[in-house]
Amino acid sequence: MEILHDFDLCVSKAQSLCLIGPNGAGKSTILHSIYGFTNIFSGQIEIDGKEITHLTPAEKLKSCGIAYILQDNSVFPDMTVEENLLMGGYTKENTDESYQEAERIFEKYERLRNRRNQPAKVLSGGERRLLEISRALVMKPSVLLVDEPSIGLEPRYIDMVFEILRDLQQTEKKTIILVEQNAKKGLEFADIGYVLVSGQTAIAGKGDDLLKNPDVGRLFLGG
Ligand SMILES: Nc1ncnc2c1ncn2[C@@H]1O[C@H](COP(=O)(O)OP(=O)(O)OP(=O)(O)O)[C@@H](O)[C@H]1O
Repeated sequence: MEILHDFDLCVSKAQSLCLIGPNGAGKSTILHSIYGFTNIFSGQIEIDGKEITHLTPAEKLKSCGIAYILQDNSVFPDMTVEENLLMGGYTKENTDESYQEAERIFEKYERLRNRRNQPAKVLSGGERRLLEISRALVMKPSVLLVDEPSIGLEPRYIDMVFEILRDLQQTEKKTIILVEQNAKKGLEFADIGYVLVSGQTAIAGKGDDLLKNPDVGRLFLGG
């Protein structure tokens, strides 16, 4: 089944791009296609000028640094926070590197450090999301594909998660492509916004400009 048509997306290093649109528009399919979860019948994906269209997710993570952060609750509740974090590096041959990266992450995020030896089920919703993002960081990716980071979170945690993503973009120079139902938060965060309707780009532009666009406002921002 063809879901995306004539779709074109371009993002520079350390930029952020947010995909918004109605349910079923194909937003998650774009992330799945980039990561390699979905068959691509035509077209191609390139990173740094290198064609990677048909690489597997593991190959994309290893050779191009593309990581995918799953939508919603994906922590292992009975494993400790540290064990969850180290799971991010399970494909790495050199486990020392995973331990080093995990230490760096614990150094950076006090919220995880304080819970290091506790089962992940004790974490708040926001802390779980932080753990999911951090687990992807263990492989030192350069591109983060983030599927609905705000889903199921209280407003205060939504702000926290976007601040974490902002820091990863600005401080660690990660490129971030996200799908977000909370169009306002997503467009406030992103440098570039794409409105997807029925598998095609309906509107694309700077995140700020889309926030001011009356059509986007009427359809997705409740005003
Ligand atoms: N593996 C698949 N096989 C068949 N159809 C699929 C598959 N994955 C997604 N679809 C269909 O493709 C369309 C787009 O799905 P997708 O999940 O990308 O939309 P979305 O914009 O992310 O929606 P939502 O906001 O509801 O998550 C939907 O009609 C969905 O049913």
